Amino acid sequence: MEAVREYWIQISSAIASFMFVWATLQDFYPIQMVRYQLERVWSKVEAYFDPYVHIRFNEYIGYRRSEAFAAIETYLGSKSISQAKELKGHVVKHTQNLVLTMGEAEDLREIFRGRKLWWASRKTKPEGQAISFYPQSDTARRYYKLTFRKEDREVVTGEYLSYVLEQGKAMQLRSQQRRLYTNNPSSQWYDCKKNLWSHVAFQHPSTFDTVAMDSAKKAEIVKDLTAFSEGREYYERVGKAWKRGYLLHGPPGTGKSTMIAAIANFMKYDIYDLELTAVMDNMELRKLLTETSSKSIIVIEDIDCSIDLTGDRKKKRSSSNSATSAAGQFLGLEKAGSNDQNESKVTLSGLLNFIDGLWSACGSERIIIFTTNHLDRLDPALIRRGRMDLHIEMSYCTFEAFKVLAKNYTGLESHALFDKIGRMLPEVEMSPADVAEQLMARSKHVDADECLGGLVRALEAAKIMKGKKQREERSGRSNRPLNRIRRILGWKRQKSSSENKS
Ligand SMILES: Nc1ncnc2c1ncn2[C@@H]1O[C@H](COP(=O)(O)OP(=O)(O)OP(=O)(O)O)[C@@H](O)[C@H]1O
Ligand SMILES: [Mg+2]
Repeated sequence: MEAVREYWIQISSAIASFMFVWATLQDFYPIQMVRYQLERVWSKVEAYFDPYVHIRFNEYIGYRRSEAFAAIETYLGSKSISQAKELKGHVVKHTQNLVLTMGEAEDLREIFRGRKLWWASRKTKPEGQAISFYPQSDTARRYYKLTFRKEDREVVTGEYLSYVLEQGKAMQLRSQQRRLYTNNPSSQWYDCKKNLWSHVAFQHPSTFDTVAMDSAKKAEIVKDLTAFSEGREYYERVGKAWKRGYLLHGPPGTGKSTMIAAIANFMKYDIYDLELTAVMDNMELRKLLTETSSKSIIVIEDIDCSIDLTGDRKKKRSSSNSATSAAGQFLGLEKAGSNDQNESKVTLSGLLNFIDGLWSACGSERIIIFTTNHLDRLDPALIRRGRMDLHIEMSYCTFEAFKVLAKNYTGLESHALFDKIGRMLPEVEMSPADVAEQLMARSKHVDADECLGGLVRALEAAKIMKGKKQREERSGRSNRPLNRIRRILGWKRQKSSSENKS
């Protein structure tokens, strides 16, 4: 009995000592810390024996949605169409594009260079009630977890992840509404960088199928663009910035701007229409450049009118020409540089640095396009190969180009008048814009025969005018404006319609 009593006394004193030590420990070392330390030790033990590595990509970093998460979401969406049981779909703003993403609690297996990888889509709910700053109504936070074997660490972190991000971003761009940007005058660059460019939705319908030009030339451009878009590794290997310059030259109305739209639609790139006369100096030019995104086309139209190639500014443009760029007009922007005070001081060397200097290498996958009506006015340094890699001549309308226009505007692939038009086109210099003008039926009562007849008459008038002009030139008389063709054309039309009536 005595022994039992002794035993209980010892136990009680042991418990009391433990409680005392425990209470003292808690004063210095709170229970959460103990638990945390234990968990740390446990996860280390677990990690030691676990043959897998896990990477977690949270949807939000602070209050910002993670770009990496968005790119992975798009990438996995495309992959999970064949594997996942549950997908989520939404339509991209301003487009008809349906985007599918992996549902929550879905898993996906992928093989990359023979290595197995596992993706998991999960959601965590924070404990307790919290006020949400996030767009989702509940405070759930989504994340993707990538699991792979330890021995594949290098391949996954080195190659696979950049591949996923790149693919995801490219897919995002493809499904997104593309944009047409124009630069704001620097007087409007208040508070933050965001005001450097303004944009509208880019919805030009031009494609390589609708651009009228020789098919061999067209095929060459398409090939060049395709090689460029697939050329990431090539550019890295040869140590060049991933960019390409195109110079589009040719008379007015031959389709230079139309070609830019077709290139943008083919590449699925945004367009930055740079109005150089609104750029005050080289520093501003550099800022604008650094604010452009990858996968974009930077356009400077009528480059010969925008910058003085001798280093001084010159005002070649008439007052009508000093209006803002097309996109600028659309956005209602005023053009700086229209008076002396605001005159731009961008120099040729600044522009050259913009095209292929050190600054041009910030960002990647960019196409720079210059257009001009006067190739001979440009400084050879500006357009030498390497800066402007491909020189594309947009010419007066050929028969092949006419056939494309005829198909676009009238739906015809052959007609009795085609041969005649084919014979007449090389005899005159008529731009595709003028041909298109003749082929465009302005009302449903005008049929294809009438349009083609009108074109034949226009060609005849142009031929007469050409002959007359040549005779005038030979006899040393001054040039008459070419728009007399249009006057004669109008007179001919009136005459033929009054003849028809009578
Ligand atoms: N090659 C072409 N293919 C298809 N359409 C064309 C072509 N050229 C001209 N057009 C038609 O003519 C219109 C004017 O063409 P565009 O603005 O592309 O000419 P441009 O060469 O840029 O002229 P400018 O030198 O005056 O800027 C276009 O809206 C288009 O409908
Ligand atoms: Mg143009």
